[in-house]
Amino acid sequence: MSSELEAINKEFANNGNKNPQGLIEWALAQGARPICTTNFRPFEAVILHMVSQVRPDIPIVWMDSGYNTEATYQFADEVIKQLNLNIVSFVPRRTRAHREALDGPMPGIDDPRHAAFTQEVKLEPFERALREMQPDVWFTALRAEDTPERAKMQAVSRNSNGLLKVAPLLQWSAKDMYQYLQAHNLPNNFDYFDPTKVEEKRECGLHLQH
Ligand SMILES: Nc1ncnc2c1ncn2[C@@H]1O[C@H](COP(=O)(O)OS(=O)(=O)O)[C@@H](OP(=O)(O)O)[C@H]1O
Repeated sequence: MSSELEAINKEFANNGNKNPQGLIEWALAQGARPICTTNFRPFEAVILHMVSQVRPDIPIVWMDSGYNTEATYQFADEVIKQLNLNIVSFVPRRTRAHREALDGPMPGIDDPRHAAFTQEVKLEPFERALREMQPDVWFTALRAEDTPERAKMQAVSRNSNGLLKVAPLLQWSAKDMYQYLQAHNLPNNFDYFDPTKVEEKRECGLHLQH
């Protein structure tokens, strides 16, 4: 990691955790094609509100696998309308009906077909999004509390392709997230299921690979 990013991370860890908006503003000044990804999991309205407050037209990239719960689709619709998001959806190359007619129902995580399934419904659409959008700054709502891997992450890093990855909420607790939602009158939804992860603390590879 460059010494500039190390300094930013140090400053953010020491002073900035309570000011993720400051980190968002700094990161936006570092590039010309920022994106924010979302899967509309619980608490996602926080990052979507924060980034769109600073940059109203920032592209919000959603890989809609086709396997979200009804509540997640309703939540997505509500947040997109309330925040007037510039949503850019990427869907798998085959529809869910097409896949299931040929391959059967969604494979579980112990099924040898699960890796190919994950590649088809989530990773390939994300690779396509990266190719088409060529982002230089990537915001997520990753939090240290999510998994042991994320607990070791830094808020800002650069991947091997030069993409600046920014997790402004890295040190936020669920309580911080809840209070932000309340303060800004934002919706939330806990009826969420990701068929590529199945278990909440499992990493399916999207952010680890990129
Ligand atoms: N389907 C879909 N569409 C758009 N963006 C997505 C999608 N899945 C994952 N992400 C983004 O990757 C961040 C990590 O997500 P996950 O924990 O679900 O996946 S992974 O284990 O890293 O693959 C995740 O972090 P959060 O922003 O905290 O939700 C997203 O920014």
